[in-house]
Amino acid sequence: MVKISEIANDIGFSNKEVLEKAQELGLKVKTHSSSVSEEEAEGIYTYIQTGEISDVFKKKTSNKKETKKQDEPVAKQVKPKKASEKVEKSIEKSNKTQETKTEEKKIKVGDKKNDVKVSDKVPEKTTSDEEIKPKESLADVSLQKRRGLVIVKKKNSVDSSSRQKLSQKQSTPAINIPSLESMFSNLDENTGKKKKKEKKVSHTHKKSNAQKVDLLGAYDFKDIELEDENEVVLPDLTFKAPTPPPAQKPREHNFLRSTSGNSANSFIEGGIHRRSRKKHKKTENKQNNENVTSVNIPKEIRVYEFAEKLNKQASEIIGKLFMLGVMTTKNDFLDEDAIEILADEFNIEVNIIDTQEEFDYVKAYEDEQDDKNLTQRVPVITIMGHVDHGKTSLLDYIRSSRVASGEAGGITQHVGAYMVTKNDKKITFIDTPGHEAFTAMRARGAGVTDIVIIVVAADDGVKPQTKEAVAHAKAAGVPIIIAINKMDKEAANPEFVKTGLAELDIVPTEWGGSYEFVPISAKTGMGIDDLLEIVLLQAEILELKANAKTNAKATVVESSLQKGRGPVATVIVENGTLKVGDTIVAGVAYGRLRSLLDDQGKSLKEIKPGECGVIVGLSEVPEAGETLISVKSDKEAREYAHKKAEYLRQKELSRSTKVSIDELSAKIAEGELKTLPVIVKADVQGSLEAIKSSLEKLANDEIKVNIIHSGIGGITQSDIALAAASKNSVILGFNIRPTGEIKEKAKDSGCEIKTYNVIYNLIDDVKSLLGGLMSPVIREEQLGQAQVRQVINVPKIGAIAGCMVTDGTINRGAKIRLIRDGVVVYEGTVSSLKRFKDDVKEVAKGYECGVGIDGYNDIRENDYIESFKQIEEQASL
Ligand SMILES: Nc1nc2c(ncn2[C@@H]2O[C@H](COP(=O)(O)OP(=O)(O)OP(=O)(O)O)[C@@H](O)[C@H]2O)c(=O)[nH]1
Repeated sequence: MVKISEIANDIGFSNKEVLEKAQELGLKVKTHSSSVSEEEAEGIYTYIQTGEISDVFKKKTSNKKETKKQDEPVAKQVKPKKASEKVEKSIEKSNKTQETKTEEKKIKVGDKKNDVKVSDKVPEKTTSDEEIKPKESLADVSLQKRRGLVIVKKKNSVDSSSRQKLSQKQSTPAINIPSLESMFSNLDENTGKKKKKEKKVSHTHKKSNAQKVDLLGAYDFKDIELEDENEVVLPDLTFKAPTPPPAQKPREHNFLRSTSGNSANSFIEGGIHRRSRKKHKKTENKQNNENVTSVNIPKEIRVYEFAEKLNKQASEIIGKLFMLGVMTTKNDFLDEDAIEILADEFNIEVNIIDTQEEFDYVKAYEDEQDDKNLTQRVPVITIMGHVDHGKTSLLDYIRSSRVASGEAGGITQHVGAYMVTKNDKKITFIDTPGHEAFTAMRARGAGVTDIVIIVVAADDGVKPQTKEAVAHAKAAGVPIIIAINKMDKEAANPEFVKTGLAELDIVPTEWGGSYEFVPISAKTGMGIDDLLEIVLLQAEILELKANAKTNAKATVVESSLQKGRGPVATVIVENGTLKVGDTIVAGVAYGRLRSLLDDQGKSLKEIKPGECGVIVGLSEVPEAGETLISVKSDKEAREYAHKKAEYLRQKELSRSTKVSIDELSAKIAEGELKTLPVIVKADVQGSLEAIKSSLEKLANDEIKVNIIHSGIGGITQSDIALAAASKNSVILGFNIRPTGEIKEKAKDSGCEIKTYNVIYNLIDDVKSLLGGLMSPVIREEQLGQAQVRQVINVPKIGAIAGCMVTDGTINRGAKIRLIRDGVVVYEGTVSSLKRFKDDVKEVAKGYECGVGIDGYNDIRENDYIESFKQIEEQASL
């Protein structure tokens, strides 16, 4: 069964749209989670894409009538009475299925029988009950494991007599089944596997008659015969689901689809489907013992690297992929689906390794830890709040009061986190106020904060960012303490703050809620001690524990490159103790902890869980949010860091092989590209054809659009894979929208999707994109004209034309044409432009001026000087 939502997802339509279409087809589906049979799903798919109501639905109402009307022997549904009666009875017995359904099943039984006979035009009388019985069981056996039949267009139509012969021949079960079987076994490279599967299937069949009927019903070969007489139906040896083959789709298209790994498509699409790795292994072991190869392949692998692993030529891989409709170069990355398909093709067991695991030192660290030696740790606090409500002031006050208390006199610098001591207990504050930083850290998986203090100005109340802060803290599941700040102000109204927050479900304890509200003043310091005490109390309640006796795991909260020190990072220890001399790794950075400092630059020997410090000694600047661990050896640290760096490099490379539309335009403009590969997807055939022909027309001698793939329906994973594999391509969608998942995938693979709902706009966009392919057009803009009234010959300078500007302006340095009696006698530039004795840049209409022309002296009275400028423009089609 297939859910409406799955169909929607698959074809890129909304659930609602598909639901409506399904209802239009008479299906009793109510919500997007309602299910339909695979056959019905196929029908819905066809209906949405082409507007054609498939026979599945037609049958429901008019099947009987139609078949009776048909005088010709074409596509007769042979309905062996006994069999259908049997089915009817079984269905009636088992449940109260609606009449239409029963009818459908009857038909299916009939159809199936026909199918077994190579689904050709079989006169009704040729089928007898005796023939049906053995066929039914044997055919099940062979057809269930395979999709059944595919349609191949024939050049010459099969004449009816030969067809009849064929059908008669096939109608004899003794001959028919073995021949089909032998066809399968001859053509199927994985016979062993298939046969094994067959056995299973036949076994289940024997168990339940009802099930048998159902499965048979899935083959509706009547449709096939009605479609086109020029079609031959052949067994499709590759498809596993009992789905009727879509007659419209060429086989190649299916190959393409198959690379997508879009399993949701399996009920719609025919063609090759990748076999699971499990099954594959079986085949290998059984059949190809000598050639059994097993390779470990990283997720990110290029065609040539893959070829190397398989001990094959890259061209062989490219060729195979080409056969599957995927264009690649040897430097392109293979996606997982392609790898699996290739593995199948070459009969090689491939284990795709997640290389990320290799450098997942955090996981390795976690695996080593146990619950022993857990002791209380220092709480880590983040301060959030609306702008200007006093976050920085509060942090400053806490910090300066500590400095003032005489702890140390060093220069306090911003390092991203610091510790204060209250009642002999330490508290770590993350010194990057604001929820953006908090959430950004969280997004990187760094949930270092234990408690959030939300500062609300008593004179301002709850503001948008207060609400955001509450939402972020709640989303992180972190306890919140409210600091009502600016209590020293006259306008302070703490009750107003409480009301505002109560509306956000942050109810103060005094009102029976569970949130501590502490009135403070970051200016005078009022209430800040209370606030810190409440923080410690809250921390106690939280029972923050860690094992200080193990190697350290910490989070980088800030990092930079400092002169004389190299990469430095502020870290907060989560577990273990970080000591000077430790070997550490943080992402791509690694090294030995040379020195550990506090925020005042004072040296520390070690920092314990919850505490923070500035570390020096890393090879590179780690990213904020990165997890740091101390490891046993330099080698281990280096290996982790190098593997991660390599992984990131590969990722980067993989991305850099793809281009965004902007880069594409740039490349086009630079003349790197002379064709634009596009994938076109449209809602209906008509639009698709119109777009395709318009795009084809855009081509000229210089440039062309290369439609590498086109189809009806939403953008699928396979389209993305294809676009990703085809350098510099773009996916054009008409009246379709990519789903979130597809968008995500496109983003990941660096593919550009452009969708339109006006064909003209689509064509226009492509036109402008292609415009860059052509040489730029130089346009001329007239600036002005002047009439030569007098020519003065200045020694050493040459002829100067005394002119009257008659139109526009004459500009120094601008291009000019000298026109005499309507004929251009010279083209050059204005070398000098004067009004009286002054050099000027521009002379406007109605004024007199002296014009010198660069390198030209033969100026005569009554000549005209026309000044113009040239503008280079991108050519458009
Ligand atoms: N009277 C009074 N003014 C305060 C108090 N706390 C902060 N201010 C003032 O309020 C203004 C904003 O304070 P900040 O600490 O910069 O506020 P913030 O929330 O950090 O602001 P952003 O960093 O811009 O988000 C400053 O002019 C402070 O002097 C307080 O308790 N009383």
